[in-house]
Amino acid sequence: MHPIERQLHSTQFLTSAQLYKQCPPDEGREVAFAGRSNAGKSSALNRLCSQKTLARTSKTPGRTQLLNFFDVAEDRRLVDLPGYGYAKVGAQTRQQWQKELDGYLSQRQSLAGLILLMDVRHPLKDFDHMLLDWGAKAEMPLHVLLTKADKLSYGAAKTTLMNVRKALKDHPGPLSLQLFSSTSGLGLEEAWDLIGQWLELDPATE
Ligand SMILES: Nc1nc2c(ncn2[C@@H]2O[C@H](COP(=O)(O)OP(=O)(O)OP(=O)(O)O)[C@@H](O)[C@H]2O)c(=O)[nH]1
Ligand SMILES: [Mg+2]
Repeated sequence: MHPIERQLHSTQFLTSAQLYKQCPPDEGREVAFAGRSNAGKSSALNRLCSQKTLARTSKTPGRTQLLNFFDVAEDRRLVDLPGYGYAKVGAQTRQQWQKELDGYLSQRQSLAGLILLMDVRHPLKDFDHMLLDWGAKAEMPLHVLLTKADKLSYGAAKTTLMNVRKALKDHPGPLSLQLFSSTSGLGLEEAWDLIGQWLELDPATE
């Protein structure tokens, strides 16, 4: 078993925050999952933690409407962010989420890195560019998961990976990319390695 897989397996739900000011104390390190609605953020979080129902997933975009915090270990957290681009809620609600998400991204000191999920079939939409630009400005390490890779042939998924890599070659900050599938488990090891580094988890911890 991958040492980080073992540690993530004991991850527990900590709290939900509707507002930035309701977030848990800004201490230690955390890694957040961002991406458009329905990109597969909650599914990736569950798969990475080998738990089926840690974060709620849904066929209907817009399931995650709060910032959800999960405790991996003391002062080590994962955060499931609400998906942008969900049209079915009212404009006012959407604006409110956006404001709280912006607050989180601009103020959160413990944020060690952002995992940006994009459906491999629809990469680099406006929202993705917005987060990429924000990451560049904030000098925030970014890691892109091209998700639902099981929906394409391996060859087609690899081609998309190469194309996205090419499109982002001039990104000024730390940026890495990989294919991922919560369904098939493709890319799990690479993602575990990265989360372990960003959260500064000791691979030797039992
Ligand atoms: N085939 C396949 N389906 C996936 C994968 N990841 C997620 N899905 C499906 O995509 C849908 C959305 O997944 P979620 O994990 O809820 O997406 P989300 O990004 O958390 O969505 P919001 O909370 O609405 O922002 C669900 O029906 C999942 O079962 C994957 O790797 N492969
Ligand atoms: Mg979700």
